[in-house]
Amino acid sequence: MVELKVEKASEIKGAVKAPPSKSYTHRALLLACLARGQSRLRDPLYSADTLATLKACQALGCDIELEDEGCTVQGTAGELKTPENVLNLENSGTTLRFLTTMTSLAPGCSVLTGDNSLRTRPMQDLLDSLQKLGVAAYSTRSNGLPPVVVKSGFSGGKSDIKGSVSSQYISSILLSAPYAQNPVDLQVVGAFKSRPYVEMTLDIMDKFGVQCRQEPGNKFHLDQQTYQARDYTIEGDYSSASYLMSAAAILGGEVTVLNLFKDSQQGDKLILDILEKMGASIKAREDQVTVKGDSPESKTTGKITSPLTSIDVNLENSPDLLPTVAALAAVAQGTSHIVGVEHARYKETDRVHTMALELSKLGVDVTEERDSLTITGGAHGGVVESHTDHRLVMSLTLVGLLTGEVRINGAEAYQVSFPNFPQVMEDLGCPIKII
Ligand SMILES: O=C(O)C1=C[C@@H](OP(=O)(O)O)[C@@H](O)[C@H](O)C1
Ligand SMILES: C=C(OP(=O)(O)O)C(=O)O
Repeated sequence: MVELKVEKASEIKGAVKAPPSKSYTHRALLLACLARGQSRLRDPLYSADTLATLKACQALGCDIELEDEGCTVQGTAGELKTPENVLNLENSGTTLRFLTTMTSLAPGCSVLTGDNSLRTRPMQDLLDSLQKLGVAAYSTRSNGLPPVVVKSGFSGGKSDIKGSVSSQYISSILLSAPYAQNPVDLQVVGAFKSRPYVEMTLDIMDKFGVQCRQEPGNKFHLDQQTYQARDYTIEGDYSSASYLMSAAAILGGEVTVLNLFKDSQQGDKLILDILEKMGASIKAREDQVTVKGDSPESKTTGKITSPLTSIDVNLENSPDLLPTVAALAAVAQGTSHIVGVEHARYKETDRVHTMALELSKLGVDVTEERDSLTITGGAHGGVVESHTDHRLVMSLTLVGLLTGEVRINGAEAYQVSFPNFPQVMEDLGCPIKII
């Protein structure tokens, strides 16, 4: 197990490129695999999660050639193969959910499983919705959790799906629906959380030549269509960039993050408003963002805060920002309320709980409720656990940069979404060491 040692940093400065978007990389790989013709994907993210998607596409018969700056994908036009083995999707919830519908397009049976964390990710709502569309998809356990078995066949028709646990269920059905035997009508019932991710799905489906009709009442209609191969460039990731921008806001100095687009569909763009409301200065240009923060006052004893002020924020559409915003709140002046985050309990870990637990080890006053965290700024150094959750590693690093003397056990998890995280942080002048 790797340990990350974080020392106190002074002002940081520099320009770095945001890693490519994890969400768009998963989607681009799947659509290039389902498309007719040869696609070229430029600047995809190669991280543990997206490699799980890439390997799953290969197991389904797709030819993918990796190159330095991207990859070439020979599309299958939806003619997939039966995987020779169980699909081990490791830690990637997105891959698990998206592949559950897609494997119904392959002949035979597919079995989808993953690591200890992935086998706790809820699936039942997706399985129920798929059964109404003529897909035989079951949990091998009695609790709706992976492993999941999917049999060949996707008739299509009408179905509904709960939108309160994961938008990935909705994206999963939409992405493969053009290849169902009949048109698909899907209605989202109840709360519709993480909605921007569905907009990202529709955005890239359109880029690969498939149109979905949205109707009032959260209804989606898809006719049978075939994806067309494309030359597609993956944009930068606002969730990963949130750690870089937050470091500048907490420590002072000026950081420019390149490859972040102003017109992006990513809901995690919300980090710009959050940092601005907390007191950082933000300049968003067409394809880059500059964040300036004031220097923290130097204190040598007790709990430490940055010049940032507290925030009240609803993260219903941006659950992946929960760890980042909790870390910002942990070093801000005053008490912050983060609401709308119950669905963050169904991620790699129950992040409402694991963030509360780990921040309290650093002396932070945190109150956990089902759907919210209340956090009063003021932290000190200490030893914390990642619970094998990449976003815990990167967000707890932020606290350590201000307090100094933070050690994070199980730090290798950052490789799930941001494989060069330590290097990029060091390039900006953050003293972190992998032990
Ligand atoms: O569709 C996607 O790419 C994602 C959707 C979100 O999940 P939920 O819809 O389960 O909130 C997000 O947390 C995840 O990291 C990526
Ligand atoms: C929840 C996440 O990803 P996934 O659902 O793909 O595991 C994440 O990246 O924070």
